Amino acid sequence: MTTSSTGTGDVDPAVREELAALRDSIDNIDAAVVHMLAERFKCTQQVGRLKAAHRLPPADPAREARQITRLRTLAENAKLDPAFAEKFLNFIIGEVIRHHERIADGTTEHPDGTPGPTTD
Ligand SMILES: C=C(O[C@@H]1C=C(C(=O)O)C=C[C@H]1O)C(=O)O
Repeated sequence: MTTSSTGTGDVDPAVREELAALRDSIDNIDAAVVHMLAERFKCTQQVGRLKAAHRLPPADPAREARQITRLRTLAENAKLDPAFAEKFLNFIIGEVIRHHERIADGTTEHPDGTPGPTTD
C-alpha cells in the first residue's frame, strides 16, 4: 500500500504533532466562523421581518454593491483572494435573500431546513 494522504499513521511524530496543532487551530477557527455566521443570520432574520412588515423588497442590490466593494478591500489588505471573498459574500447574501423571500411570503423555514412558519 502507498503512503496515504488521508492517514498519518506512518508519519514522523514531530510532523504529526505539528499537523495536530494546526488542525486544532483550524477547528477553533471553523467554530468561530459557525458562531459568527449564526449571529449574522440572527440579524438578517430580523432585517427580513422588518422588511416584510414594511413591504420592502427582500434584496437591496445597492447595499450589496457597497458591501462587495468594502469586503474586497478588506480581503486585499488581509492578503485573502478578493474574488474568493466576493464569491463567499454572494453565497451568504443569496441564502439571506431566500430567507427574506420566505419570510415575506409566510413560508419561513425552521433552522433545520424543514418547512413551515417558525414561532420566534
Ligand atoms: C440584510 C439585508 O438584506 C439583503 C441581504 C444582505 C446581506 O446579507 O448582507 C444585504 C442586502 C440585501 O440584499 C439588508 O438589506 O441589509
